[in-house]
Amino acid sequence: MIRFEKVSKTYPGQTKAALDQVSVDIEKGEFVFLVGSSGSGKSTFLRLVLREYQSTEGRVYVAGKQINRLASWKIPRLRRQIGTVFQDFRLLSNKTVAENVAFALQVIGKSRSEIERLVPETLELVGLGDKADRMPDELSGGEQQRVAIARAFVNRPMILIADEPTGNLDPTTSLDIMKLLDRINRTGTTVIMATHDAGIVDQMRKRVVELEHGRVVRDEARGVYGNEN
Ligand SMILES: Nc1ncnc2c1ncn2[C@@H]1O[C@H](COP(=O)(O)OP(=O)(O)OP(=O)(O)O)[C@@H](O)[C@H]1O
Repeated sequence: MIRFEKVSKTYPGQTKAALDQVSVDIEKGEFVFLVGSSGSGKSTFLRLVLREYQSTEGRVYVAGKQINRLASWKIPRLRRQIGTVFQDFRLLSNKTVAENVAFALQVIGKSRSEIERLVPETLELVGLGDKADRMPDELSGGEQQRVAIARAFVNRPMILIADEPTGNLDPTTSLDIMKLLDRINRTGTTVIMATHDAGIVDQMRKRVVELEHGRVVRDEARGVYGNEN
């Protein structure tokens, strides 16, 4: 589903590479934690998958296509296949919960009947069936993150990227959010999550890819946050 072949990324004006010869292969349906200290290259990795940046060297493949060569008019189609969730939720504050989720479908031209079917179904899936008409600021942080996940998943993307999704949440709420991401993963969606949350990584025991100074220093099935050795 995602393949990095000796991928390096050096930002303009920088001498040190943010990613340095990274090779990683992620299969369809996998759940992968991306860990590493601040500045190790996690966000850069995720942004290359979204083609927000192009690699300086190497090849990035998403769903069999080499995306660092993708014509710019094809990028929206790539991004439609990838849902994104961030630490700061990024909801539209002047729209209701249902409108926030519906908006993701409107911008990609889905029909009204599809929107009317998919939005309640997805809100039900994330446990917010009864909060459709609330405004985001009437919700707890955990509920707001559920809305963000519903918005990311309503289009049933092949890949879900989560950058520190539990960064603003307490441990109990974080665990609920992880259960939800796990459920989404079980539907066949590939999930990649960048995190500093050691407790979550240690509890979930999923694949762990660790970056250090832009290099992969560990890639373990059923790994933990810190190196066990
Ligand atoms: N737009 C940019 N321009 C120049 N340098 C950048 C840019 N974005 C990131 N970097 C640099 O690239 C390196 C990797 O940053 P990146 O944001 O990928 O790390 P990260 O692991 O996601 O960190 P964090 O955990 O703090 O989010 C850092 O040295 C950072 O300063």
